[in-house]
Amino acid sequence: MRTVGKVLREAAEAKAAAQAEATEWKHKYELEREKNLQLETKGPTFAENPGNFEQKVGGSDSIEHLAIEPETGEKSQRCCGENGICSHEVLRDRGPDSYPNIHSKITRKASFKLKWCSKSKKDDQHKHDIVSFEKGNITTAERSSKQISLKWETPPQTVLILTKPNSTSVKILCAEMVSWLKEKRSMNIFVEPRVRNELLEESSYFNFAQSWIDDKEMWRLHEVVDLVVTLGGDGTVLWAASKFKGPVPPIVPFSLGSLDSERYKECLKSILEGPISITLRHRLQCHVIREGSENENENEGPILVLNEVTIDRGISSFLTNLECYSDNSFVTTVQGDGLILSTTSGSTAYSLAAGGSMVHPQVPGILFTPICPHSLSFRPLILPEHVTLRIQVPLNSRGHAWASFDGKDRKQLAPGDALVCSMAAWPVPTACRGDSTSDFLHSIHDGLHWNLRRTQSFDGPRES
Ligand SMILES: NC(=O)c1ccc[n+]([C@@H]2O[C@H](COP(=O)([O-])OP(=O)(O)OC[C@H]3O[C@@H](n4cnc5c(N)ncnc54)[C@H](O)[C@@H]3O)[C@@H](O)[C@H]2O)c1
Ligand SMILES: Nc1ncnc2c1ncn2[C@@H]1O[C@H](COP(=O)(O)OP(=O)(O)OP(=O)(O)O)[C@@H](O)[C@H]1O
Repeated sequence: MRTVGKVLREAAEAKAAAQAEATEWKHKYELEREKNLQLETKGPTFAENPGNFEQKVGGSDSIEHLAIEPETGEKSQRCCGENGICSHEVLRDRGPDSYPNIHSKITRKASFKLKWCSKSKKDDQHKHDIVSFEKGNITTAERSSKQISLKWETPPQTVLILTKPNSTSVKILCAEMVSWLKEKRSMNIFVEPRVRNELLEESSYFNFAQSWIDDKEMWRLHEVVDLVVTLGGDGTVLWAASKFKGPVPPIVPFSLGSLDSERYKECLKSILEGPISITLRHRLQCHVIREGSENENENEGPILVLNEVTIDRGISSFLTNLECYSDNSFVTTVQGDGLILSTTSGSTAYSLAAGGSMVHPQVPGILFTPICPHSLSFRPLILPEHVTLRIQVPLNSRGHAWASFDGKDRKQLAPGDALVCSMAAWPVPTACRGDSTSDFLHSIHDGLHWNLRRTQSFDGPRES
C-alpha cells in the first residue's frame, strides 16, 4: 500500500510538473522567437535556402546557443502566449555522440503555434479560466474545448512514415509518398527499419530514407520529427502513438480505402503549408504496481494508451474481483468479465462494444466501463479528467486478472497487485480532414453506421 500511495502522489506531482514545464517552454519560446526574428533580418530563411540554413544553425548562431540565452525582459509581440500555446522543441543535446544514426544535418525542429479557434472575434483569445466570479455571480466565461488550429512558424522538414505491415497497397503507396516528399518537398524522411529494408529491396534509390538502429534511438524520435504520417487503419495510429512515450508530433492518418494517389499529394501539401485543424487526443498513463514491491524500481515504467487499458479475467474461468478507487474514494467492486478504462478517443472502440457511451474525443474525461458485469445495475460512468484511478486485485481474489494496453502487451495481475491510471501529460495531436466535430461525426456515421435506419414510408397512418 505504501508503494500505491507513492504512485498516487507521483501522478499528482507529474501533473503539476507538466504544467510547470509548459510554462517554462513558453518562456523559452518567447526568448527564442525574439532571437529568430533578429536572425531572420540577418539572413535567408530555410524555405529560401535550406543549405545555408543548415550551415547557419550549425555555426555560432545555432539554436543551442539561442536556447540558453539569458532573459532579456522584453516579450516578442508575435508570441502566441496570449491566444494559444507555442510548442517548440530545442534540440540541445543532439550531438553526434548522443544520436549517432540520425542525421546530424537536421539541426532544428519546426516550431508551430496552437490556436483555439472561435467564430466570434470577441472570443478570439483562449483563456484558461472557464468560469468567472465577477460581483459574486458565477458565469461561464469560456468553453473548455474549442477547435484547435496548428500553424507552422517554421517549415516542417522531417516526416516519419509508419505503415501497416503485410499490405501490398500500403507498400506501393509508401514508396510513392517517400519519393514525392523527397523530390517535390525536399523533406527528410524516417521509416521503420522493416520499411527501409522493403524500400531498398525495391531500389537502391531509397537509400536517403533514414531509420533507427535501436529502441534508444527510437524513443528520441520526437526530437527530430515534425510530422508523423500513418498509412493503415486505427491500429496504425495506435502503433504510431505508442512510439512516443513523451511529446507526440502531429499525426496525419491516411486510411487506404478512400485515398487515390492525387488526393494524398493535395492533402500533404495543405498539411505542410498549414494551418491544420487538429484534435488533441488525451492519453492515459498506467502503472502496474506489484504486491510487496518495496520501491518503484521493482515496478515497471508507465505505459501510455490512446484507446484504453482493459483489466479482464483472461483465461481464468472465475469472475474478476476488482476493487476500484478514484483518488481516495471507493468507487465500486467489479464482478464480471472485467473493466475498461478508456479515453474519449477510445470511446468508439472496445468501450463502445461493452455498452459505454460514444464521447467526442476532445471532451476531457475517463470512461469507466464494465465488461459483462454480473449485476443488474452496473451502468458505465464517465469521470473527470483530473482523477487518478486505482484498480486493485484484492488479496482474497479467487483468480488473477490481466491488463492489456490498447489491445496489446498483456500483463498478469496477481492478488495484491494494482493498476494505477491517470491522464497523461502528453496528448496525441491528430490532423483533421475537416474539423474535430465533423470528423467525429463522419467516423461514427461511416465507420460505425451509427443510427442507420430505413426512413418510414410516407404511406401509412397519419395524425388526424
Ligand atoms: N469487442 C471489441 O470491440 C474489442 C475487443 C478487443 C479489442 N478491441 C479494440 O481494438 C483496439 C486495438 O485495435 P487494433 O487495430 O490494434 O486491433 P484489431 O486489428 O483487432 O482491430 C480492432 C478494431 O477496432 C477498431 N478500432 C480501434 N480503435 C478504434 C477507435 N478509437 N474507434 C473506433 N474503432 C476503433 C479498429 O478499426 C478495428 O476495426 C483496442 O484498443 C480495443 O479498443 C475491441
Ligand atoms: N507499423 C506497424 N508495425 C507493426 N504492427 C503494426 C504497425 N501498424 C499497425 N500494426 C498492427 O497491425 C494491425 C492492423 O492495423 P490496422 O488496424 O491499422 O489495419 P486494419 O485492421 O486493416 O484497419 P482498421 O483499423 O481500419 O480495421 C494492428 O493490430 C496494429 O497494431
